[in-house]
Amino acid sequence: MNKPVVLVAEELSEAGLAVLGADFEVRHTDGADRSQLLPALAEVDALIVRSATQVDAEAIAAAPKLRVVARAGVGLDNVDVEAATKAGVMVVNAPTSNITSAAEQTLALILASARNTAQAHAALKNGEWKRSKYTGVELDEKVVGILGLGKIGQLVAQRLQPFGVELIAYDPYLPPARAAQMGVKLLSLEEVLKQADFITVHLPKSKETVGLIGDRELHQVKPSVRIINVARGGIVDEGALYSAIKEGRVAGAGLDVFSKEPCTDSPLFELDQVVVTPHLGASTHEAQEKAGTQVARSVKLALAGEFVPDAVNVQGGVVAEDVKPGLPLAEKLGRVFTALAGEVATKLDVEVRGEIASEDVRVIELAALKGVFTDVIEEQVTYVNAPLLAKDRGLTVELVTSSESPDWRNVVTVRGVLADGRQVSVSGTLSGPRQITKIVEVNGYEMEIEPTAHLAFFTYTDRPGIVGVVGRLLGEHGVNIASMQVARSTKGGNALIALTVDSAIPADVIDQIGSEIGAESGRSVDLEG
Ligand SMILES: NC(=O)C1=CN([C@@H]2O[C@H](COP(=O)(O)OP(=O)(O)OC[C@H]3O[C@@H](n4cnc5c(N)ncnc54)[C@H](O)[C@@H]3O)[C@@H](O)[C@H]2O)C=CC1
Ligand SMILES: O=C(O)C(=O)COP(=O)(O)O
Repeated sequence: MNKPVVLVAEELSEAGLAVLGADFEVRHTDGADRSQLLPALAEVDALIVRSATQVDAEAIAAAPKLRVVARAGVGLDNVDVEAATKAGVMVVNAPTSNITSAAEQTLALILASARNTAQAHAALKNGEWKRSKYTGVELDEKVVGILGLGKIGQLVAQRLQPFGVELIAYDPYLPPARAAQMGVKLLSLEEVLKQADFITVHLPKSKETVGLIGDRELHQVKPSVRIINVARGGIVDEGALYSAIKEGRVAGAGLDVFSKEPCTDSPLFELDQVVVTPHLGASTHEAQEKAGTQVARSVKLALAGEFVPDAVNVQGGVVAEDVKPGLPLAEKLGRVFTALAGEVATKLDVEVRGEIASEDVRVIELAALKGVFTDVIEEQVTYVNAPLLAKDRGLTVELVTSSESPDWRNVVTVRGVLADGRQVSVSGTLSGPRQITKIVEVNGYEMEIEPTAHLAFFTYTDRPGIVGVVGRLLGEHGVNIASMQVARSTKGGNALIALTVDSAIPADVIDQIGSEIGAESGRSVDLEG
């Protein structure tokens, strides 16, 4: 079998490549060069990028086999997540990999800007001993305004505390109490602009944040203010910043990022008050090792069809540890459901009962949906496109949760209504200390069977001799029975036989058994693969 192809479009750490190992064909290209990138995408299953590769709708369309785009870093402004989702392509990033490095780079630029370090360094190396020209300012007792008090903004706040600064921030999405715990006062953008001696930007680049600090805002700041941007170019308007510094309305700036990168020529570079670095926030050995290994692990999980905790376009939210074992269970139940139904249902309820119901279990619904479509859709069914497949096929899905579960600690049920009104249901649990997956109910009949590779279910009218007939016919066709259970509503009423067998039962054998026992339905379920 051909190995899945992983295209590495930007520099990835050796450690990341090592995690990918020998199970993949790893190819390299220069993602910043479209004429290399687009043809290279034709056969790839996974794409790994940093910030220089534009993964837009055109790139996604050029990659018909693509299943995952992995961003070895934080910012996803270079990835069209919406286009990826439509194509069933998972998008992952490495959300904590480089935040420490980005925060440290911010501190470096704040201090360099306050003390003219870079300019003095350049002058001295040029043979100029200039002391008064490079007189700076202290941080002590200054006000630092943080725009975006998220992961990096918070690390910056923590690191600034010992400098004796007053910390204020603008982040309308953060509860003020959370900011107060960190010793940061949340204010409006206008107040931050008015009060701050240093403004440091830690916002994602989005429609709302592009140009957030423009000409109007730079007319509201103190003339002594220094502006630091280690987030994304364009959040601070470069033209407006240039004019503000030129006109003495802003004292200086420290910039790691630019609206167009690479940027080797900018009017800002002419200003002595501006210190710049070429997007080095994440460029440390430590951050690159973490980013590389984290995305490599995510790529492996994604290509194995498993849940990926760092996926950003999967609707399941954060998955608690005690919910995780429920994912393969729910997926199996979804597959058994479709095999029992023999068609895609019109309405599906995914019920989660028991202790885990107190957690966010939306991902269990996704796993069940993925299972429901796995054996009926030609292309790869993923956590990303399973909800879209349901929508396209008019299947309405509902998640039902309850903390009550009288028989089992936790139980998941996939219950559906078919086009002709018939109902099908299957429930499962994870039992014992080894968390063995068990099916505990099928169409209202209680049972306990392990969903091994090959299963079969027959419904019929309870009467003597049926078990013998089923055993004889399977034996005649060389199918070995591993376990068999009989459940019935009442003596002589409706009954169900559930079997686990060692090899797939051919369809004609299912039919033959069905007709000899007068079965209402006979279904085989093959969970291999
Ligand atoms: N220079 C570099 O090498 C690096 C740059 N970055 C950039 O830093 C950004 C921030 O990273 P994290 O702190 O990890 O992200 P985060 O998501 O943890 O924090 C972002 C914060 O911004 C706030 N926010 C979002 N939209 C806003 C708006 N319109 N107005 C006000 N606040 C808003 C959010 O509430 C959140 O608290 C990334 O998006 C990335 O672009 C990240 C890593 C390295
Ligand atoms: O992670 C981020 O958001 C960064 O800006 C780092 O970008 P890079 O991986 O160094 O191209």
